[in-house]
Amino acid sequence: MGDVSSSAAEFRSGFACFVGRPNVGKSTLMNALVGAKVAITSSKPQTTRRAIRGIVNRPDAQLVVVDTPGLHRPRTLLGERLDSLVLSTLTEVDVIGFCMPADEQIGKGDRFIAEKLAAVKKTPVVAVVTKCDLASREQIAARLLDVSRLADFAEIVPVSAESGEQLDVLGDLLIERLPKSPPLYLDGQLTDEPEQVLVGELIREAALEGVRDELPHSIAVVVEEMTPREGRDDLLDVYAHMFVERPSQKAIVIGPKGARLKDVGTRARKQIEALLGTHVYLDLRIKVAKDWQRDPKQLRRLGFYD
Ligand SMILES: Nc1nc2c(ncn2[C@@H]2O[C@H](COP(=O)(O)OP(=O)(O)OP(=O)(O)O)[C@@H](O)[C@H]2O)c(=O)[nH]1
Repeated sequence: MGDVSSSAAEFRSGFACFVGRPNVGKSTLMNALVGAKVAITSSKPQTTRRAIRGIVNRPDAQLVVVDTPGLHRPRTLLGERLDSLVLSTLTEVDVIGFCMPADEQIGKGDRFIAEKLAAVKKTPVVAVVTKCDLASREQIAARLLDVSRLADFAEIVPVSAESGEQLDVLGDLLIERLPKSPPLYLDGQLTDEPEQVLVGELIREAALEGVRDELPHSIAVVVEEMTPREGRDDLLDVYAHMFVERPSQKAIVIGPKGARLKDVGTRARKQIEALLGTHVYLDLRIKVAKDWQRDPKQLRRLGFYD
């Protein structure tokens, strides 16, 4: 345990967030740092729609990681709300990790974000070159050089969430920039998102698998109710609605004779059971909310506030 009084004086706690283009590996990185699955990941861009927090607990520090949606030029009302969510998050954290993948060139999207970050002057920015397991040493070296030319970063660090390489270094660099403070959350707590939100995200993740084109962006999930089954302490009833924007999308999600929906439900249920450590009965219904991404009232109902 060590000397509690002197170590308490050195303890650091605070917030970090990762920004970057969609699909650069922000959620995967957060999960790898936290060591548990708290944000959903998928190969579809814009999987993340909420600022989900993961908490890294160490003997000397507590790092609360806020996950943000990919920052990009807004095209829909949903896009605009997501971007304002990201920008307000940036001013509230102690350190920002700006993620750029090692296996792709620096592009317009990265420059757009670098400009936005330059406006958030007070918060230090650590540039994180992600997915290094997918790039050669030469590629990584070239990318580090490109990144150093992009802006004046506090640090530049190459990592791989997949192999775990350099994650400890990244953790140290972020923690160095947190204020001295006692822990903000109870030890052992991994996330402060309500369970219902995490469960909704797991269902959405299951539904995203295998769908294409614009459909991924049209899917939203709201968990209406989670209650223990009467007389059973090992079974939880979960009632959820999945929203799509058009009847044609509903047909795709349900699949021939309901086969696809059944499969989504089974996969989601297994993930929820793993998360909550209990048996789960999942009642999942599909509803059409016409063009919800562009309708302020529906956005609010689905939990995307302005
Ligand atoms: N090989 C490899 N793949 C990775 C790594 N990190 C992320 N990926 C993959 O990259 C894809 C996108 O990862 P996400 O973590 O969902 O990306 P994101 O930046 O959070 O995406 P948005 O939520 O859309 O903003 C997924 O298929 C991941 O499995 C990594 O270190 N190595």
